[in-house]
Amino acid sequence: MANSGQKVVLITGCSSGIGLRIAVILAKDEKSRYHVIATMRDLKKKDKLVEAAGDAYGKTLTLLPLDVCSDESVRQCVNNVKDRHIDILINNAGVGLLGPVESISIEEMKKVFETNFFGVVRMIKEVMPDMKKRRSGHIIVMSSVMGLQGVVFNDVYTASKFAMEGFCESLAVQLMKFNIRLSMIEPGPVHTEFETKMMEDVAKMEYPGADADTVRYFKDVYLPSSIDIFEAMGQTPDDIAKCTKKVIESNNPRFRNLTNSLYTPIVALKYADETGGLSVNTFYNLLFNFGPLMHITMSILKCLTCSCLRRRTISPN
Ligand SMILES: NC(=O)C1=CN([C@@H]2O[C@H](COP(=O)(O)OP(=O)(O)OC[C@H]3O[C@@H](n4cnc5c(N)ncnc54)[C@H](OP(=O)(O)O)[C@@H]3O)[C@@H](O)[C@H]2O)C=CC1
Ligand SMILES: CC1=C(/C=C/C(C)=C/C=C/C(C)=C/C=O)C(C)(C)CCC1
Repeated sequence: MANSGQKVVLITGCSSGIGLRIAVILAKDEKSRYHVIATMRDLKKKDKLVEAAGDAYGKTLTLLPLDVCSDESVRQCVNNVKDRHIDILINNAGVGLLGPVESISIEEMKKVFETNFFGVVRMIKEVMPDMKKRRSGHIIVMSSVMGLQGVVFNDVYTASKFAMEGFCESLAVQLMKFNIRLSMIEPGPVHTEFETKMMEDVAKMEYPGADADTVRYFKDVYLPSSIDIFEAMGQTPDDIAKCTKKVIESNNPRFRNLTNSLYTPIVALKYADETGGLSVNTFYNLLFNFGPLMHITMSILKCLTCSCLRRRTISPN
C-alpha cells in the first residue's frame, strides 16, 4: 500500500518492454516517491518484471491484472486500487501491425484500434473523473513517432496512434482547467518484443490479396530499410523509461515528448511543408531510390542532428 507522501502510478502493459522498464525505474526511485501498480493482462507473465524489480516487489511495486480491451477488467482493476486514487496513469499497452493493407482483414485492423486507441480511451474514462474531483493528476500516453507521421506499410498502426494523438490533443485543453496534465511520449524505434513479434508475424504471413509487386516492395525494399533504421537509431526500453520519468518529474511537463533526436529531422519534414509534399516525396526517395543506400542515409541523418534539434527532444540522460 502507498505511503501518504507517495504518488500512486498505474501502468498498463508491464509484462515486457517499455512498460516493464518504466515500472522498475519508478519502483526503484532513490527517494521512494512512487507506489507503482504494474498491470498486465496475463499475470502468468509476471516473472520477468518481478525479477527485475527485486526488493521493490511487494513494497513500492504491486501487480494487478488488466486487459485494456475489456470494460469489466478496467473497472475491476481501478476498483482494486485503494480509494480508486491514481495520481499518474501511464497508458503504455499497445500492439503493432505491419504489411500491405490488401492482406490485412478489417477484424485484425479493429483489434489494433481496440488496444491502441479504445484501450487508452477506456482507461482515461475510468480514471479521469476521480482526477477531476481531486483537481490533480497526470496522464501519460505512450504514443510514437508514428503518431505524428505516417510510415509506409505501417498504415493501420500509424492510424491508431494518430487517432490517439487527436483525442489527447483535444482533451488536454479541458483537463488543464482541472489541473490535470496530459503528456504524449513519442519514441522512434525501440528494441523490444514489439519489434520481434512483428518480424515473427511477417515471416509467417503469406499476404493473400496483395499483388506480387506490392509484396516485393514490402519484403525486399521496406523490411531491409526498416531493419537498418532500427539498427542505426533504435533506443532501449530503459531510455524511454528514463524519458518518461523526466516528464513525470517536470514542473511544467510538455504535451509532446519526442525521445530520439535522430528522428527529429524526419518529423520536421512534415512541419516544414504543410502541403505534405516534402515528407511524402522524401520518404518515397529514401525508400525506393536510396533504399540500398539507407546505411549512408542514416549516417547523414546522424550528422544533421545538431544540438539545436537535440534540445527539442527529451533525452534519457
Ligand atoms: N518498440 C517500439 O519500437 C515502439 C513502441 N511504442 C509503443 O510503446 C508501447 C509499448 O510497446 P513495447 O514495449 O515496445 O512492446 P512490447 O510488445 O514489449 O509490450 C507491449 C505490452 O502491451 C501489452 N498489451 C498488449 N495488448 C494488451 C491488452 N489488451 N491489455 C493489456 N496489455 C496489453 C503486452 O502484453 P502481453 O504480453 O500480454 O501481450 C505488453 O506487455 C506500445 O504502445 C507501442 O505502440 C512506441 C514507439 C516505438
Ligand atoms: C523505411 C523508411 C522509414 C522507416 C521508419 C521506421 C521503420 C520507423 C519505425 C518506428 C517505430 C517502430 C515506431 C513504433 O511505434 C523512414 C525513416 C520513415 C524513411 C522512409 C523509409
